[in-house]
Amino acid sequence: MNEYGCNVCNEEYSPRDPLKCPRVLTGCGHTICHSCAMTIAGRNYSIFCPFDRTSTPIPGGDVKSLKKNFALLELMERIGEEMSSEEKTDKFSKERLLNLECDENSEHVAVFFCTVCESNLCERCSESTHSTNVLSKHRRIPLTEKPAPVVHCRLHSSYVVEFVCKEVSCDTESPLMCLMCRDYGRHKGHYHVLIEKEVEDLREKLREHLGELTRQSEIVDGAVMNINSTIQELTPGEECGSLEETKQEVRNHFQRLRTAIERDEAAAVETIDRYARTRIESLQTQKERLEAFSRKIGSTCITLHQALIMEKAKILDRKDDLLALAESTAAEPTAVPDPSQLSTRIAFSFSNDRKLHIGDFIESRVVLLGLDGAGKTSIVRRLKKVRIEAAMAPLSTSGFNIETIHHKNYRLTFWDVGGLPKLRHLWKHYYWNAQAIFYVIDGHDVERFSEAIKELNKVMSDPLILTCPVFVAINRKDGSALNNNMDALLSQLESLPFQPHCHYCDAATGSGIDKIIDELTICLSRLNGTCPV
Ligand SMILES: Nc1nc2c(ncn2[C@@H]2O[C@H](COP(=O)(O)OP(=O)(O)OP(=O)(O)O)[C@@H](O)[C@H]2O)c(=O)[nH]1
Ligand SMILES: [Mg+2]
Repeated sequence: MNEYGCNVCNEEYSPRDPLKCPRVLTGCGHTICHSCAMTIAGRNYSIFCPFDRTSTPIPGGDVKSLKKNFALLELMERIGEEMSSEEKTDKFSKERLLNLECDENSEHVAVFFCTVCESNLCERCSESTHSTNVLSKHRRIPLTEKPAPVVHCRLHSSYVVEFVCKEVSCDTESPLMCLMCRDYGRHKGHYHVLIEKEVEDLREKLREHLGELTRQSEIVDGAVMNINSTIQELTPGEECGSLEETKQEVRNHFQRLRTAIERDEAAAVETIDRYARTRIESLQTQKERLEAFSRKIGSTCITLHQALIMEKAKILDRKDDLLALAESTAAEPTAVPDPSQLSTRIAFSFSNDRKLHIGDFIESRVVLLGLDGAGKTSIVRRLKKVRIEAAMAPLSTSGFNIETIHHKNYRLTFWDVGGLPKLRHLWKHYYWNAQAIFYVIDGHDVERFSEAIKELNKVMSDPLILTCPVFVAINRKDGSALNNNMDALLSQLESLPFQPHCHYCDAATGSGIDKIIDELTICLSRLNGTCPV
């Protein structure tokens, strides 16, 4: 990294490039470059220091509002000026970059190499040590031109290492070899290359690795920065960021639920009030009718009492009137309510849409679907205890039938919808407020099993009935085809994304139908939080 560079991206600060301008994090005093500050801060109004996690506010959310590090900028300007003037005058700038000590004075930086004394020297020491007539003839070359040090062979010390043996067997021992090793020694006849070529190849490989590692380092640093900004967004207490946004969405969801529940509660209480008002009005009317009747009985009784003490001739004279009055009063319908009608208990239950139902029966809407001829209408007629011939009439439903049955404490309204192909696109219009789906499959119709399952899958995928229990009735249990092909049908049912409740029934004999209705009401009760009686 450069001495004056950003410690996050390792790039040099620049007084001229606005993205590389050093910005001070006032919360902790650390400095990072403008572009890193932008990446870390994102869209937030504060920034976490990447070194010590101290928070610094960003006024207006604009990184430009962070103070520039003017001290650093001035220092860089000055160093820049000094370096450029030095570069202009210093002809040994490259040698100084090597930063080798002068052999005469370790505090000086060497720029020359004396090829005779084999010493590194600075300009001044080169002059002072080679000032005599003899020494001044020594050849001194710039340090950058100094010949590379010669390596001698370990076995033949007077010979220089010139080659590298490339035989695999010599790889573990020293592969370096001199002329003697090559022509007479242990590497005789071995494949070899010049040491310079081997070194250059190695340097090339290292350069490639370096390039790759630098690229990786940029990727890793970028990832670290992204993790930092993610951590920051997920850190509680930040005003903006995904954590707060998600929490707000969750709060909004529950607020909506609370509002809906409060609205339903108010509607339920209002329903009770309305029910009580209607009942009071009806009782009031009943009471007034009974009071009027009581008054009438009273006046009739007075008339009859008076008649009892009348003279014989007079009472007989009024015989017809008196008997007619007595009989008409007695014949008037009394309609006295029995005690159960005067019970103050208000029976109620809730359906799964949180709707209050008053009365002893829980209303539930069941939508009956299935391919044409599956047996839907026959099943409903069976439930309605219609005569067998009428129940099994071969008449396809062209629209829909509605039938209501009472089962335990449920009043089930069956919407029996026609299953002909041209009617199936209308099924979805019956889903609203459905408490259950009753899907009939003709167990005899093996060729249309796949079609039946495809339509069932479509029904179950509709968001309107996602929470609805789905009951599948495999009809014509007595059919011989049913027994032979059951495995095929069951495996297709199992492949559905959600598992329906599967049952067998037979509309012709009526077997299994009541059991399905029983299961259905138990399931509805579980969902409604009520008990089937
Ligand atoms: N043997 C036998 N026949 C049945 C059974 N269920 C229905 N059927 C007969 O199959 C035919 C079609 O029955 P439906 O109840 O009308 O069929 P659906 O599902 O209402 O048909 P669509 O109204 O067209 O959708 C009728 O002739 C019924 O008598 C059964 O369990 N056994
Ligand atoms: Mg029908």
